[in-house]
Amino acid sequence: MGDEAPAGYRDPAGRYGGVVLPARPEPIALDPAMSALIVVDMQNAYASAGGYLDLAGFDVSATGPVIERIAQAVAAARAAGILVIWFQNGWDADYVEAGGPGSPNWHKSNALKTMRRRPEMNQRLLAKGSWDYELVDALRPEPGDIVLPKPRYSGFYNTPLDSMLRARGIRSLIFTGIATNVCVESTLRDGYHREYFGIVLADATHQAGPPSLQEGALRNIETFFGWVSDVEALTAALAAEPSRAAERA
Ligand SMILES: NC(=O)N/C=C\C(=O)O
Repeated sequence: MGDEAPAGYRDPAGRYGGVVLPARPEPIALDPAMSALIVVDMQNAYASAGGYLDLAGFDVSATGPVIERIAQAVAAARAAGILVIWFQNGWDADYVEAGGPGSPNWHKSNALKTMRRRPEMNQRLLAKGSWDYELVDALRPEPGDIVLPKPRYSGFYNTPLDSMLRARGIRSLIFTGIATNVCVESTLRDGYHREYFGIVLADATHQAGPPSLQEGALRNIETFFGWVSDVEALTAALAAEPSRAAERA
């Protein structure tokens, strides 16, 4: 069955977005007015020396260039009229939102496990109001952006994300942030199951764990859940076709 039109959301009349983004496994069309750039958990906890991941033994030494590229993606998205949504992962300072031993989060969260091993860290890791929980200094939300707290890996659980996107007619989600193989992939996967077109900007993400997990997450997304592109491709595509009307397929 031949179909020369790019992948991506098409409206009931078969029209697709005017921006065609080079991506793997194929180009994907999007409409800036029906898209959101999702910045996942760019907090000191995940991106800064002395933050939770660093203290838990994960390598965060290469996050600097990722932060720079996220800033580029955010600027390009805003210039094209794409909504920017920021997530912050964490819980109240008493960790009630983290769940006790009856939650798998209590058993799997490396932040909670680190604090059980090192009680002096208690109420410092991923606690709302802490330095660890704050977004890195180099990335600042602006008026018109949306900032959402989330208590689990996926941005679709225990948050208003889905209703916020549906209320705005958004169908394409462009992902950046940390960690590629945990909260980025979890949120993109859950978006897939809610009929959102997920695109990850590979060079604007960083994994938690060895580099092989970055490769594995991107391969997983490309093969089963979405598309993989990069900041330069997004910036160029948005600059080239910022407002081309939706085309009939
Ligand atoms: N933001 C994330 O991907 N977080 C990964 C692990 C954790 O929050 O413990």
